[in-house]
Amino acid sequence: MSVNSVPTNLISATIEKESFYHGLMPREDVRLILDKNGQFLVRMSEPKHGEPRSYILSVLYNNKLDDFNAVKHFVINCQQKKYFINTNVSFQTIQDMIAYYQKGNIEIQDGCKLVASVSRQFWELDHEMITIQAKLGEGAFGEVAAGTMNFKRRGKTVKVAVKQAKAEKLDKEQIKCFMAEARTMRKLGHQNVVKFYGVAVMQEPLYLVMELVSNGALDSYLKKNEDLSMEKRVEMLLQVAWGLEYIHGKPMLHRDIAARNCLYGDGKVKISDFGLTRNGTFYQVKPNTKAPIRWLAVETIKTMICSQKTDIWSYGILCWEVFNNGAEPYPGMTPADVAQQVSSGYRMPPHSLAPFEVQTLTTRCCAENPNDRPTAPEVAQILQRVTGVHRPNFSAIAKKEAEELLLMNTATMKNYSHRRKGTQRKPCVPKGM
Ligand SMILES: Nc1ncnc2c1ncn2[C@@H]1O[C@H](COP(=O)(O)OP(=O)(O)OP(=O)(O)O)[C@@H](O)[C@H]1O
Repeated sequence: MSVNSVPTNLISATIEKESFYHGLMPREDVRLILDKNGQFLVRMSEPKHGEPRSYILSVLYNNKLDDFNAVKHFVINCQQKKYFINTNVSFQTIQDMIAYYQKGNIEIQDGCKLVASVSRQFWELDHEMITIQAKLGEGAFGEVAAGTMNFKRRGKTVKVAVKQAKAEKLDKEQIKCFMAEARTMRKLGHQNVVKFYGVAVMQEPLYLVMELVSNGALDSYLKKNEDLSMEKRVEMLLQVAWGLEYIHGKPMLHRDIAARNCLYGDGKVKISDFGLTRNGTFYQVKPNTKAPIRWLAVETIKTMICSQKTDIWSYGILCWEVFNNGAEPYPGMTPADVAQQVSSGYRMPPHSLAPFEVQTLTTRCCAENPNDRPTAPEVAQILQRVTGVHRPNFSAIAKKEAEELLLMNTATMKNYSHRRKGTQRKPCVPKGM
């Protein structure tokens, strides 16, 4: 947190050094990392419009079957440089307060007690690990920049892309969206999905850190490389199909498949931009939500319903983009024209130079009836056959990458040593992966 943005009566100079302090982590993430009754952490509340921030003590209490409400969030008050939750007893520091309740086995409220603190997870990065370099683009939350991340443990440096969010410029809802995107990315590991390294939420701006994909957004790459062969284009589509097959297998809906949301580098296309992604296989969009009309399936335009088959429709539009050098779909039409034309049955014709099977596939992806559209595995199978490209062992590749990442990350190892004092350090995949 930038010190200026925290109410001056509340600044705790030492709390950031504590492994149980998790910065601006929202309550949705807290629920995922506390799993035993009495486990706790301290965090900073996101500001609601105009409200001051405060430290929060979050404790898992009376947990039954992953009940979201099982976490109690106690506001840590501060008056005259003394911290307190209950007015009858106050402390010089938050650490003193925690020691009082934990070591004394004293109930905070309604039977809630502190048993064990939970340290920062391996995906909670330190800002010091990251060096920001050139600007890559502008995102919904702020700038996206290229940079490097230094894993202290192995001295290894990797190139990264960093989405930055200035919490003082964002409202509570936007911070929630930023962290929700990170939460989604944490669950994914596939060669055709952009790799997630973690979030840095101890200071502002908040960072979402992912691998740097060398050629950037696929739409720009296609615009700059009009001489790409048809074979190469079909191979790119196969890679997106592999990524989408993986996402649907979770199961999740991406809800924003488009060339602008794919990245291209080192011969691989990677699906990116998980801001609209939802868990499950079905999602009803709330009324008056902004939507990428040119990529929307006919039933989404009419009823705002999203399913795996609406992702497949968007994939069909992506096929059009890939064969048309990243041009904007439905050229010459306004978004209102697109909605009206698509609802009346109009479809863009597939590119005449694309292989015949791919033309048929593209048409099927945008079939009126969602049941007539192929599934992502079916798309992948067809394109594997057309290209003759063999299917890699995705889970073995992802497992190896996840293990390498865990070994490199200092924060992770700090966590293990904290939790497994006196025992041999062994990497394992923590919760939330
Ligand atoms: N991992 C990455 N590697 C290389 N370039 C990237 C990466 N992520 C993003 N970029 C670049 O930054 C630009 C903006 O990123 P992005 O579109 O993901 O931001 P965003 O916040 O998701 O925006 P929006 O939600 O409005 O699409 C992209 O168009 C791309 O050029």
